[in-house]
Amino acid sequence: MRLHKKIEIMDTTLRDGEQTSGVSFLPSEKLQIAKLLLEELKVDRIEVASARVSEGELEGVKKITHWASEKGYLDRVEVLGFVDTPASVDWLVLSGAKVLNLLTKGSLNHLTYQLKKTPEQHFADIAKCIECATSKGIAVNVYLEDWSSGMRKSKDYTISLIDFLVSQEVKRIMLPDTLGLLKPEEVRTFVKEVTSKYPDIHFDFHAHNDYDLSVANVLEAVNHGISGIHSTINGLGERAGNAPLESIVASITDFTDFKLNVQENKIYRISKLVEQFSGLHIPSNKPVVGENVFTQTAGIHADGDNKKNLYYNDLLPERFGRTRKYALGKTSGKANILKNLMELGISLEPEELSKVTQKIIELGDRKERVTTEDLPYIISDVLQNNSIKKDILIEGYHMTHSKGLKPTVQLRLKVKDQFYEAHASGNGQFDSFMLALHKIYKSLNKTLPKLTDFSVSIPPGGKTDAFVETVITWDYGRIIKTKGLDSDQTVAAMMATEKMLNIIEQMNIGKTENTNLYGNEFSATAR
Ligand SMILES: CC(C)C(=O)C(=O)O
Repeated sequence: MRLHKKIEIMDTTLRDGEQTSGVSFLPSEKLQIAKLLLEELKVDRIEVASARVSEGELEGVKKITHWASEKGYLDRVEVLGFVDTPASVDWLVLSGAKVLNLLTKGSLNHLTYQLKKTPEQHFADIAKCIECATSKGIAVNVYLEDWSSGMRKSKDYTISLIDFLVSQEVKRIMLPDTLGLLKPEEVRTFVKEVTSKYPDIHFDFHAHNDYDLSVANVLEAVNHGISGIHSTINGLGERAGNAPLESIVASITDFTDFKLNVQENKIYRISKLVEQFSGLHIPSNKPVVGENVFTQTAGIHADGDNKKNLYYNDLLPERFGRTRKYALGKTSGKANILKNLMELGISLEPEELSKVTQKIIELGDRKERVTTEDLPYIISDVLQNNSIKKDILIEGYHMTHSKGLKPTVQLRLKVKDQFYEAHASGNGQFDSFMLALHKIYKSLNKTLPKLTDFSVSIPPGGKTDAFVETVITWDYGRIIKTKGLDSDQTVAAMMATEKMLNIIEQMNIGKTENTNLYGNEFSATAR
């Protein structure tokens, strides 16, 4: 029987990930991410900082080690340090960390031109540092910085460093492709060379993504004797980033026999949190975590999904806590529209469906984005009926925007033939509008959804009178996306909000009448 080895995942979002240009986490953000990584996602180890960086960094590590010590996780929290005895070790002691990831020079080039030392001097300095750390109860893993160039251009030196480290009190030897320059076949050769020489030593591989080959390289590394892989959430990291955790987990799980402790269904949540804290938007086509990667756009795919799951693959969205979506646009066709109608609980006659399909194609041709929540409005428009009741109307508003004063909004709202007014002042006109709306809803004992995303786009060309499209994402138990179009950005956002108000009103009627999402009234007239 073949025993399937477990591969350790060491996540370095909080150290190498923070080396992404423009990214800096607050100590409290670091703690939140660390908790999710270790407790929910269940990565084996995390690297949380570099020693001696700053006071803020020390505070962040202290927060994490304090929490980790209460949980018994201290041996899973690591800090990168330098061959500078005793400075880095002292910093670790102060921070409460118990594992030092010691940065040594893995290529002769780096050693000669950066440290300006001989191999003998460097080995002696490393031995002193390891001795200092272990005497203070700190375990040591060792990085061979620029290992990949070392294996290419100064192999004798690089292998002699590994020979030396094997004789030291070192837990793991970590092999970085520091510049992300390796090809998969080189990873195979170099990793095999090292792991076959020392089959009992734990080696980690640390990939960078400069040629977009980090995931392919990770697969080669695990298939040739590597025991641990370094990754970052959303592929953050120096330059083009590190190997993205989400992609390597999916690939190792689906393409190898190795096991992982990572809980796939927690990936999306932590990816969104890191997106928020890092301020770096996840590209919509980023595998596993991108907004659109589980959205079928071509109608032929939705049709095939209905007929014997013809477009099935193992990368199911549910594995990662997500669901499949069917986009609406000029290539979507009837099958996609039917899938969306099903989600909304609406049925249409074939002739009506054809008209709606035609309208969506026309909108797509004009480059307009159509969301699931736009469908009832399109249906209403196409079928020329008033089946979407506009129970709630923004009847009027007065907005101010002046230098040196906070913006204000006076809002008049019509809710089922009754009029309500409120006044509010906030951080910007839309914020003021939302505050006024909250006041009215509070007086009506109604709740509003949480706004979770707000995107604004204008057509290319930079005309100041161009239409602005605002798409707002709301969380009301289920996710609702609404869109407003106007030459004024605030008005576009208010129109999107008015749509949302009518949708949730209909949802609530639907709920109380125990019918589908839009209630009997809508489906009866639309059918
Ligand atoms: C600092 C080191 C360990 C690194 O991130 C690299 O070599 O890629």
